[in-house]
Amino acid sequence: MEFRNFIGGEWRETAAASANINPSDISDVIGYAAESDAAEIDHAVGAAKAAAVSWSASTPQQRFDVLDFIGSELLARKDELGRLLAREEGKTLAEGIAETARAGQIFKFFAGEALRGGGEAMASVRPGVGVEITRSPVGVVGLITPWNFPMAIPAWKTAPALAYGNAVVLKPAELTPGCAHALAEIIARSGLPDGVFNLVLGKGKVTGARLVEHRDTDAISFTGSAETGSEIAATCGRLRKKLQMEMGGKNPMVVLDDADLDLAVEACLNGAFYSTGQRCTASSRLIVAGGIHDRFVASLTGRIAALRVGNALDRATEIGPVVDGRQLDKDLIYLDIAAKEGGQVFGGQTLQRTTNGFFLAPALITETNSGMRINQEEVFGPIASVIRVEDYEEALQVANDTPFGLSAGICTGSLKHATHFKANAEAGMVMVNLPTAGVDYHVPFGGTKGSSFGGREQGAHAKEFYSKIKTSYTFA
Ligand SMILES: NC(=O)C1=CN([C@@H]2O[C@H](COP(=O)(O)OP(=O)(O)OC[C@H]3O[C@@H](n4cnc5c(N)ncnc54)[C@H](OP(=O)(O)O)[C@@H]3O)[C@@H](O)[C@H]2O)C=CC1
Ligand SMILES: O=C(O)CCC(=O)C(=O)O
Repeated sequence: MEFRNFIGGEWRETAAASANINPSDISDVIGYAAESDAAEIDHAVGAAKAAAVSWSASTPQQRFDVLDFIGSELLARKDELGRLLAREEGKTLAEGIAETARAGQIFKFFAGEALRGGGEAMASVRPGVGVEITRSPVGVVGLITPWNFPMAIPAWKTAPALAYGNAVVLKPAELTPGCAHALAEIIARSGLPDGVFNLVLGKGKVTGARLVEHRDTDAISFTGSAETGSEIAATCGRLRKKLQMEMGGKNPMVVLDDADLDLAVEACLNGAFYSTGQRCTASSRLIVAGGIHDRFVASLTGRIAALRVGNALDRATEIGPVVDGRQLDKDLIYLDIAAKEGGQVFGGQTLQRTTNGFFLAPALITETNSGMRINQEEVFGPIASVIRVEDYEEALQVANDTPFGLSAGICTGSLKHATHFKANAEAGMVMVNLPTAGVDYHVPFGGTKGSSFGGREQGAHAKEFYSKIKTSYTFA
């Protein structure tokens, strides 16, 4: 299978290509992906710019029809495309199918948003003058996406961009070109005019960087690491370019003494380890009150030991592989750091399976404190640590002791503590008696502090980034 660029309505090959490897079985080459140079980005941005004006004038019905078509096809093909996702990213089959369905629902949601559009009209403070507040597209939007949600994140950036009338250049992660290619293939048949959506595959440092610095991209939406985000922010700041970023997390899950133990254990198991812990919303810090701590750790380690780690395409698998060798090395380095800092590591061994992949046993690190590196730096693997605290007040203080602020959870039977936590957790998303990861597709997604920058993604609030406001005064 060849994964090519899609520019100006044409599929294009490049001179170089890179192998797309299945992390569950490194002998399985899924295909070869275009390895683009900066000139491909220039070509794509040119095509987007040429198409942007007419798409900005498209009717709500045209936008609805395109987005609804894409959403319907993703939903109809969720099993097939979910399998591709599991094969190239390592998420389990069930998770791959659910993510593909979520991408379809996102397109359907923004099809509706295209119809809702809207603006405001109000009287001026001056007699005889009317004021209108209208929205128009931003123009050409560059989308840079990570490997961990290779279908849903391109969907939740592309769908609002098109719904609010923008032209798009998508640069997906090098590790997961197949999902982006499949999405582009559907978009190519959706009735969207040529050039409005363009796909460029290749290395981020070449293609992503070019997309950010290109003078004809009007806005950039990025999801990925804090390091790359900082580079992008510096360039966009220099060029005064509109920017939205979603970066890492070090998400706390507080478990109070009055929590339902089974519910808390399941929420932590899901939040910390599902999707191999490779979610920016993963519960990587479990902050547990002293009265429940030992029972919680005993129950959670029992559940962890029983998790079936293996080939993502095997229906019995609960935890798939780590995405690649580089991420596996990073996970192992952090387990070593945590042990040297005095943490007790349960699990965390590399595992041999019949298929040769990047398998890591989920790990729980106990006896940690908030200052340790394992509790301050994002790892992005099936690894969580436990911090023992005295009471709710200490739990809240520890929960907020992080440079990140994406998602935060609490397991408690106390309405008083849940209400206080919702108000005072320094996070963009707060979960009560639910895992920190796994969000709805129709409401805002994003964080505070070092996790996010520049406006929320998803839900109707996405319009703040993907459109610009004009205020018009009329004296008649
Ligand atoms: N918040 C989140 O959802 C995610 C966080 N991460 C964190 O990042 C760590 C490293 O993962 P990694 O995949 O390297 O993350 P990156 O931030 O490097 O990658 C995210 C996206 O940015 C692109 N990119 C890379 N360098 C540049 C650049 N200089 N300019 C513009 N775009 C660029 C990448 O392309 P390419 O793939 O070709 O390099 C990819 O499309 C993980 O261990 C995890 O901690 C990772 C993924 C998602
Ligand atoms: O938790 C989720 O549902 C979404 C997580 C996410 O967007 C991410 O990890 O990048």
